[in-house]
Amino acid sequence: MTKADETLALRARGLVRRFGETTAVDGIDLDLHRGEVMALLGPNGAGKTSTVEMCEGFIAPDEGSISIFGLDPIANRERVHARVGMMLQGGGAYSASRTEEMLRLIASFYADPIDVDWLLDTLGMREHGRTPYRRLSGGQQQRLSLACAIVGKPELVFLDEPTAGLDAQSRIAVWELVRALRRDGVAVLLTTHLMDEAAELADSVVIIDRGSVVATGSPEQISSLGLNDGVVASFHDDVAASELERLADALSNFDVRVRGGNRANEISIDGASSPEIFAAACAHFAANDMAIERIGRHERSLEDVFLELTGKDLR
Ligand SMILES: Nc1ncnc2c1ncn2[C@@H]1O[C@H](COP(=O)(O)OP(=O)(O)OP(=O)(O)O)[C@@H](O)[C@H]1O
Repeated sequence: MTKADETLALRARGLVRRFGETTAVDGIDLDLHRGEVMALLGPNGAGKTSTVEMCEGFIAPDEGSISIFGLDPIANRERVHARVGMMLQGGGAYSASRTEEMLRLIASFYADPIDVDWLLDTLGMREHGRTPYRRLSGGQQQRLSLACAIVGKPELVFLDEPTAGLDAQSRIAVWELVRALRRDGVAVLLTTHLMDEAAELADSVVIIDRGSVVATGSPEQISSLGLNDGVVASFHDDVAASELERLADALSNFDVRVRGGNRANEISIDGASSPEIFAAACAHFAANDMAIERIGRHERSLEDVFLELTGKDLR
């Protein structure tokens, strides 16, 4: 076993999963190390949940292999699950039990659980300690599911949209908890629809579309994918093709390419971003009565790259 293998919490190779005619997952590879947070991002139906469920050992891949701490999660389900935490959606058999009671019961299954009082306080659940699960709000149930997933001090945690439906304060509490897990050397695989969540938390981001990985790297690496120098301007109104042509004519002395931006109200000028180009472009916009909302150098967020790669908005 190499050093890299020792720190590896999860390795997936060539994962394929079909449902009838649909190939939900089409050859995905993942490597997640201890103390690393990996975010799976993708539009609806991209194959995130199917990927996670295979890694959790709940559904079998049609092709490919998964190793969790060197073990196959289906053949060694009990041994794997003793070291892995996962958020369960819905209360299931626990729906009548009270928050604190449920957490203490789950903690009692483990030799060295996280302090339940600390967890209740950290997740802002103290005042709901005696509330039955089914009476908790959606956001409270979500936080309790997270607490249940981590109370056993797992070495690897799967979090499926951990902050979906949470208010801003609770979201920050969950982010803090994920950061604390990471500091403790826990490997975290999370799915999210929130770019800021991925950018805030993840060491590595894997963008999935139609069952395949379309980009992978740190949030910074992904944001700079294919980035070239240039200017991007956004306008109050959507930009017509004729306006793009007129601007291209106005800038024909410069070595740039004019195209529509990621959004209908944007123009991208690719190639250079000198003061002369800003001046010429702004003079053209003023002469043509184009109300500029914002103009600046090319700078892309994770969300822009996602849009370019998948052609879809995250939400
Ligand atoms: N049990 C199933 N039976 C049939 N088709 C399924 C099943 N589970 C998933 N699929 C299909 O597989 C594809 C991938 O679904 P999956 O739930 O993995 O995507 P996702 O990225 O998690 O989407 P979302 O963000 O909407 O949760 C979709 O086309 C979905 O309809």
